[in-house]
Amino acid sequence: MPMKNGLQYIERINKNMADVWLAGEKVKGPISEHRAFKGLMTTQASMYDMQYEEQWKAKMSYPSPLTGDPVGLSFMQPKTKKDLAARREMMQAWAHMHHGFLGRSPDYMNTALMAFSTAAGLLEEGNPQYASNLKEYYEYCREQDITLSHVFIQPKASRIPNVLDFFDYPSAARVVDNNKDGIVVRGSFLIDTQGATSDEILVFPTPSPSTEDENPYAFAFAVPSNLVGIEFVCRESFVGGDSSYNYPLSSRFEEMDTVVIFNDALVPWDRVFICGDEKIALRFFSESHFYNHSSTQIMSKNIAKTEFLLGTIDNMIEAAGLDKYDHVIEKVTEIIVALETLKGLQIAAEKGASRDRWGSMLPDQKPLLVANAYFPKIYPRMIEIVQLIGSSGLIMIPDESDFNSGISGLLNYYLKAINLDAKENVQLSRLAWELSVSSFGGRQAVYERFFFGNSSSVNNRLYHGYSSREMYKKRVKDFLS
Ligand SMILES: Cc1cc2nc3c(=O)[nH]c(=O)nc-3n(C[C@H](O)[C@H](O)[C@H](O)COP(=O)(O)OP(=O)(O)OC[C@H]3O[C@@H](n4cnc5c(N)ncnc54)[C@H](O)[C@@H]3O)c2cc1C
Repeated sequence: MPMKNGLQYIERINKNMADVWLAGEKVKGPISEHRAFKGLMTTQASMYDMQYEEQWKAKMSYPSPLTGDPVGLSFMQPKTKKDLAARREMMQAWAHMHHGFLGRSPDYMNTALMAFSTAAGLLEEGNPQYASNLKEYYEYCREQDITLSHVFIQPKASRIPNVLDFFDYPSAARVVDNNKDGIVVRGSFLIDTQGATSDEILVFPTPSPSTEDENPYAFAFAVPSNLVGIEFVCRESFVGGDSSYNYPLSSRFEEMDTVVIFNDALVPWDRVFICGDEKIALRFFSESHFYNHSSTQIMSKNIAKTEFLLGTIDNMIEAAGLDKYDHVIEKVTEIIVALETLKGLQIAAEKGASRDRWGSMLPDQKPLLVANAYFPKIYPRMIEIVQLIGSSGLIMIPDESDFNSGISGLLNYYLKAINLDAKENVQLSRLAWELSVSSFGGRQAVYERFFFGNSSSVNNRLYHGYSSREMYKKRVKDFLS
C-alpha cells in the first residue's frame, strides 16, 4: 500500500488492538470510538486524507524509489535545497491543520526514521545485518505509511541501574535473553505520546553504563504496538467532552501519553538495529543528525502554533476593546517578535544547508539549535500573556447548553463583547481557557518545556554545537594582540 488515507489509518489502528489501559480498565472495542482517542484520531485521519486531496496531493507525496507509487513526503531524504523547501511546505500544511497542537503528528517520526536510516552505514561498523534491518524497516514504514510512536526515556528510578538493582528498584529496560528468534526485553519507558494510536513503536533509550562486554541497556528496535508482552498505560484523559464549542482544542488535539511496559517481549531479530554496543548507540543520535532533521519538523509546528496564539490574542483584544492600551500592545509585539524570529531562523537554517556525509542536504544546525532553546522559554510566556489579557474571562465560561436553556436570554444580554455576540464571546473565552488554564493547556506547556530534553540538555546542545564561537573568540584575541 502506498500513502494511506484517513479511513485506512483508523481501520488499521482499530485492528491493531494493542493492550491499552485507561482508568483501571483495558480499552475494548474500536479505539477510534473511545472518548479519549476519538477526536485525535479524527484529526489525524483528516491529515492522512489531505494526502489524497487534489489541492495537496502533489505537495504531500513523492514517487517511491521502489515502486514509483506516491508515498508520504516527510519520509523523503532531502538531497537538495529544493527538497528541503518541499519538505517544509508539506510539514507546514499538516501543522496548519492541527495548529501546532500535535507534538507527534506523523511527520515527526517519519522524519526521525528518515534521519536514522540515512545513517545506517554507521551500524555497519558493528553489525552489517543491523544496518540492513534499519534500512528495510524505513522502506517498510515508507511503503506502508506506518504511524510510528517512540520511546527514548526511562522511569526516573531506573536511571542508575547498577546501584538500584540491589535495592529492588526497577531496573532500566534491558535485554534479558536472546534466542534464535530474537531478543527478550524487560522494562518500561516513561512516556510514549500517541503510543495507543500508532501502528508501531520505535524504542531507542540512551544506554545506562554497564560492566558487561555486551551492554544489555544498549539497544534500538521497532515493533508493532500489539506485540505480545507490551502494555500501554494511559494517563488521565484531558478530553473535556465531544463538543467543539465547549472544548475546541481537547476535543480535537488531545494526544494521549502512555507509560510503556515491556514484559519479556520477544523482539524479532529483523527488527533489531542495535544490541549490546553502547558506543554505537551513543554515537548514533548525533551522527545521524536526528536533532537537525527533526528540528525542521518542530519548526513548522512551532510557527503554526505561534500564529494560532497571535490570532487568538488579537481576537481577545478586539472583543474586550483593549487595543488602545500600550501595555497590551507591548504584549502582542512580544508574540510578533517571537513569530518572526522563528520564521527567520527557519529560513536561515534552510539557506545555510549543506550536504552531510550521508548524502542529505542538512539544514544549518545553528538556527535550529537556537530555536530549540528559544521556544521552551517563549511558549510559557505566550501562555502567560493569554492569562494576563484574558483575566476573569478565562474563568467565566458557561457551557454551550446554557445558551439553549431558560437563562439564555439574560446570558445573551450580559455576556456580549464589543464585536461578538454572547455565544461567540464565550466560545472565544473557552478557547483561551483551554489554551491557558485547562489540563490540556497545562500539558501543552510542559510538553513545550521538555519534549526535546530538559533545558540543560537543550542548552548544552546549543553551547557545544555553536561552532561560530571559536571564530568570535579568535577575533577578540586578535583584536587584543
Ligand atoms: C508531554 C510530554 C510528552 C512526551 N512525549 C515523549 C515521547 O513520545 N517519547 C519520548 O521518548 N519522550 C517523550 N517525552 C519525554 C521527554 O523527552 C523528556 O521529558 C525530556 O527528555 C526530559 O526528561 P525528563 O522528563 O525525564 O526530565 P529530567 O531530564 O529528569 O529533568 C527534570 C528536572 O531535573 C533536572 N535535571 C535532570 N538531570 C539533571 C542533571 N544531570 N543535572 C542538573 N539537573 C538535572 C532538569 O533540568 C529538570 O529541571 C515527553 C515529555 C512530555 C512532557
